[in-house]
Amino acid sequence: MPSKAIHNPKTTEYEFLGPIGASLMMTTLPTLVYLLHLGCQPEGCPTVSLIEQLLNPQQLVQFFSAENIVSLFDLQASIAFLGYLIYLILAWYLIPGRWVEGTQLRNGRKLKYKENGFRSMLLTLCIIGCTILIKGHEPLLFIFDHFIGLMSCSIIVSFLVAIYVYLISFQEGKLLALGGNSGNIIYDFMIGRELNPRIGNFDIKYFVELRPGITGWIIINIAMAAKQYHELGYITLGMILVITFQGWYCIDSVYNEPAVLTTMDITTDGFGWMLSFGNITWLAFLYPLQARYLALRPNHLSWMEIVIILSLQAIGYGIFRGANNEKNAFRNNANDPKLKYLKYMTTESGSKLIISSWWGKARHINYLGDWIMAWAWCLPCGFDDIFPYFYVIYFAVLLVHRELRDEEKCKKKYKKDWDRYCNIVRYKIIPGK
Ligand SMILES: NC(=O)C1=CN([C@@H]2O[C@H](COP(=O)(O)OP(=O)(O)OC[C@H]3O[C@@H](n4cnc5c(N)ncnc54)[C@H](OP(=O)(O)O)[C@@H]3O)[C@@H](O)[C@H]2O)C=CC1
Ligand SMILES: CC(C)=CCC[C@@H](C)[C@H]1CC=C2C3=C(CC[C@@]21C)[C@@]1(C)CC[C@H](O)C(C)(C)[C@@H]1CC3
Repeated sequence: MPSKAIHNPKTTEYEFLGPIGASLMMTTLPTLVYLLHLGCQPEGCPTVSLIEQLLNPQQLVQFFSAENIVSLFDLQASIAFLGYLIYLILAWYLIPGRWVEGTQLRNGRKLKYKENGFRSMLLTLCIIGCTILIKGHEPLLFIFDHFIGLMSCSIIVSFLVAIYVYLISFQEGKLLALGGNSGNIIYDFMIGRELNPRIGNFDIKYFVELRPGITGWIIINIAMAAKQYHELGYITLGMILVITFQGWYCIDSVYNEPAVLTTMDITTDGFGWMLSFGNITWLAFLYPLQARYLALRPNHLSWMEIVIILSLQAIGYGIFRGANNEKNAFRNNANDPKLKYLKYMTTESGSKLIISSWWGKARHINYLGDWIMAWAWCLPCGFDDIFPYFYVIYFAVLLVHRELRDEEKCKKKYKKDWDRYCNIVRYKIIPGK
């Protein structure tokens, strides 16, 4: 496909409340990941002592003292985390995989991506399985014991990666994201300036999106189950459900690796601090919150609760995967005879929009499936504490906001065709609402 000349228009509208919102995100979100972990202990989530410290100005100053901040760093944990990243990069290089094409960029080109995420995940799971068989669960306790140190190192790495991609985005010939070229350093750094930063054929955004966070999430969940086993001598059913559901979600995302190529993160958003921190720290260390909670405060489930939780997971997953696969297959080849059952509308932009099946029910029906699954992951924690429900609350906000951002993008792309589409598919996320 011949390249068109690169045109990088200036971004004229801010999202996330512009530079002020970007600065707030970059300071409060790392603080929040610490608070959510430091504040959830065997004696309660949140612990009374944390609330007292945060509400008392003198104790608050002490809380953020240099001594306390230094104690967040841990050399052994940092070496382990960097070793983990190097292992994942080597796995990407060394494990064979098919090269698949991404969607067409606005310069007319299509990039190629190596698809070996599933194999890399299997290798990681084999290494963990063999370690448990040979040495038992104890080596995994390192992760629980050095949790804060690992998290601190991940935060530093996420900032360094974001600084690197921001700097290289100024090299000549780079295709910038339409939303990340405002000229404001703080905003562009946070939202992501370059669309597809690469080192040779190593695509940094694609790698970060599906490797360190997703793999880290699964490893930390297994480590939390090991911690529970260490404390109780057995693993509760609630813990088994949480790590199975979330493990399934992670393995499923790498099994369907090419489907990520049609998500908003890859097609539209630049790669900056938000996706770097979002994947390397937020996803890896915050998404295992329910497993960490259950390791500290085990909960026992009734049969009725188990049936409800299993049903929510099955319904949510069916919608999520069904919708995502349908759109991905359609975007890859709308003329595929297997997709003959789909009705679609043509648009002046050249792209077609599905108007039947999952995509005829609501414009982001896939978000609904994902959110239903989120409930199945939190309910095993019971109702004693609010902390494990952080995920369903945060995720609702993220998905509603994401829906607004995607509508904005589609309105710009499809213009009056988008209004026509909205008249056919009337609902946003929940059919009938
Ligand atoms: N667990 C987590 O923390 C998170 C999970 N997710 C999940 O990631 C998945 C992907 O999300 P996201 O990328 O936001 O959104 P979508 O997968 O819904 O992708 C949106 C894009 O799809 C295309 N599209 C929209 N409607 C149609 C249609 N009717 N027919 C064909 N194409 C259409 C448009 O792009 P175009 O027309 O330009 O091709 C649109 O910009 C979701 O399932 C979401 O739940 C997302 C965020 C966080
Ligand atoms: C608060 C903050 C910094 C938010 C960043 C948001 C990120 C955590 C999420 C943005 C989009 C994501 C996706 C997934 C994980 C969370 C982030 C990175 C995803 C990789 C999860 C697995 C799915 O199967 C998926 C591949 C569809 C999905 C893609 C979007």
